[in-house]
Amino acid sequence: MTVVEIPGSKSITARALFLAAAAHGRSTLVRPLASDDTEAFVEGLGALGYRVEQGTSEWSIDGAPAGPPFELADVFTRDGATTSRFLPVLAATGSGRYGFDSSAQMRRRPMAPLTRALRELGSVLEFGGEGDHHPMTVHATGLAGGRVRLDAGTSSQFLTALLLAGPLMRDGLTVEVTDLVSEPYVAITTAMMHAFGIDVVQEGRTYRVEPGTYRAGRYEIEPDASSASYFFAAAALLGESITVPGLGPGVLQGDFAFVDVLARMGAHVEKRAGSTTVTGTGKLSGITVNMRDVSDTMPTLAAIAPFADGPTRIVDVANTRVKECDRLDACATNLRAMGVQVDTGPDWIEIQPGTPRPAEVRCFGDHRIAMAFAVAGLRTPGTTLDDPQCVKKTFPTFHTVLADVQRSFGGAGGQRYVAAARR
Ligand SMILES: O=C(O)C1=C[C@@H](OP(=O)(O)O)[C@@H](O)[C@H](O)C1
Ligand SMILES: C=C(OP(=O)(O)O)C(=O)O
Repeated sequence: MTVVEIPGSKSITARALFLAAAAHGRSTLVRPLASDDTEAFVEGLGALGYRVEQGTSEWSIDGAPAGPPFELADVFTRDGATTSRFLPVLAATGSGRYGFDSSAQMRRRPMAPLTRALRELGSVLEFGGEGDHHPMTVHATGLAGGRVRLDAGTSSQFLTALLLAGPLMRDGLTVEVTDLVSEPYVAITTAMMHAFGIDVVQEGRTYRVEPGTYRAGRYEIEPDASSASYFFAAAALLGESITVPGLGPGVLQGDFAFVDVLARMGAHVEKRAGSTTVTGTGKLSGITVNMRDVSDTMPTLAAIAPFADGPTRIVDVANTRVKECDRLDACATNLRAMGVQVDTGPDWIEIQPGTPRPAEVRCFGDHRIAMAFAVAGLRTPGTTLDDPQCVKKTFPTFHTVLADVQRSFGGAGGQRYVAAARR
């Protein structure tokens, strides 16, 4: 049995940084994720005037409940959608002029439902590019708050961003949500707001937050369940056993449910308080699965699907087309390059069983495509990635950890892991 330590959750780290910045007093985050996305968040907070001290396993933040300490800032949010969507809303609660820009990849990703709501709540926004995208400037005079309708059908992050800032709005916030994807991420948000002293009242699709002040504190961050999916999948694929400490029943992250998908395919899954073990049984069945709630793990499943004994159909994942890349097309392109038969539709992908051959995987600058196909590469020695370093967005040490895991399997799955070696 191999034990794999997974770095902290990106989603929890981003929320904890926001909550700590908005709280009264000094907070400490325990085992935060250090990666490109979360460094961008920290850098953004620094540009806005918050003080963040980064140790190796703990970060401390001095909160400022009245909005950003600086009145003038330019923030570059890189590729991270959490940073790009959460920080402009935090900035809008203050008073000043705050410019936001991001990478070419992030500039393309949707923002409009969020910026529309922000305007309705009292913010003046100016856009430098095409439509409601980065680059944008927030002319902040505090947010009046009130009631808004929100379409979160392309991203739950719009709702999370507004809820996090809700208590800082003069009249508090009521959001009527017309559509919602990735719902478990909203549960992470409300659970963490509660931990920082603010309750969200939910009635059906309406969320209400009263004005208030977050309470600073010490917050422990779970290992990242989406990052763990690659190692659980590797165990299922290779007939090995992998234990991830820190993930078990009761965790905040919805993506932990990926282990249930593997169980449906035939893997043995043992969940204990504080750790989970997945053991491959040599049998991998094709399944039909709705991944609307856990869509960051769609590429993980797509990449191992051809090794199953029947077709795998993943449905209701339209919003994976507006992530770091169009993930349905990226998965189909790479699987076809490996000789696998694949069909896609607007919100689904169907993968036929086959005998994949090694190929050079096109990552499209997307960490999840790189990591998912690195796992498939364990069964197709000779597989390479065109951009192995893009994993730094959420998991900078991924290739080292995967190589160590393969070594611990004693060569199971063929030759030593080489996916990262090409460039
Ligand atoms: O709130 C969050 O931390 C996230 C929400 C999800 O995005 P969408 O709501 O856009 O699907 C997820 O894909 C992303 O990696 C992180
Ligand atoms: C979609 C992702 O990230 P984000 O939307 O936070 O950029 C992801 O990590 O898979």
